[in-house]
Amino acid sequence: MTATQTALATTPETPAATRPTIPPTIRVVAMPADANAAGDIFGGWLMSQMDLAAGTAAALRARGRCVTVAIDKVVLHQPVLIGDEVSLYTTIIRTGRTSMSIRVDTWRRARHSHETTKVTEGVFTFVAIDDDRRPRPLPPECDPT
Ligand SMILES: CCCCCCCCCCCCCCCC(=O)SCCNC(=O)CCNC(=O)[C@H](O)C(C)(C)COP(=O)(O)OP(=O)(O)OC[C@H]1O[C@@H](n2cnc3c(N)ncnc32)[C@H](O)[C@@H]1OP(=O)(O)O
Repeated sequence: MTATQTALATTPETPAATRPTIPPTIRVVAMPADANAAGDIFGGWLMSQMDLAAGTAAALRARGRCVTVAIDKVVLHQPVLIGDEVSLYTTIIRTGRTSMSIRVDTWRRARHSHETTKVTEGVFTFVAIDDDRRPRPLPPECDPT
């Protein structure tokens, strides 16, 4: 696994139904407070988890603070239900001078089942910033091994 892949996600080239085989960047359980009035999990909650996962990958790659500058191509494919285990996988798909784009794929697993389903995907762009909140160049990629 390289530094640009904190966890292998499905890529645009792989089928959406292919479950990632290595650990997620973050994993969380959807709770009742995260649900809408109909009992399904809020899309906004899912997007904030995606932002957290991408931000974790960005901070590792940039070895410091990063901020979200853009969010693209977010699709909510399937509902997430209360009690689901939600796993978020990230792949850095582009790096620029100070910015990077991170693909996030989210999978759910019902609490009492081994079956998993891909529920969301999206691309989050982050900018590495310095102590004065100005963009700073990304450091060279380092091999975590
Ligand atoms: C104390 C620390 C604790 C840390 C605990 C760790 C926790 C770790 C896990 C949690 C992780 C949570 C993750 C949440 C992260 C937030 O929620 S951050 C809060 C929300 N975001 C913000 O407030 C950002 C607000 N925006 C800004 O501050 C400024 O727009 C920015 C991002 C600094 C960029 O400033 P700018 O003057 O536009 O910069 P500029 O030089 O023009 O462009 C810089 C780069 O951005 C790109 N860019 C600019 N605009 C765009 C755009 N619209 N679209 C795409 N790219 C763009 C440019 O192309 C350029 O890229 P490069 O060619 O250099 O690669």
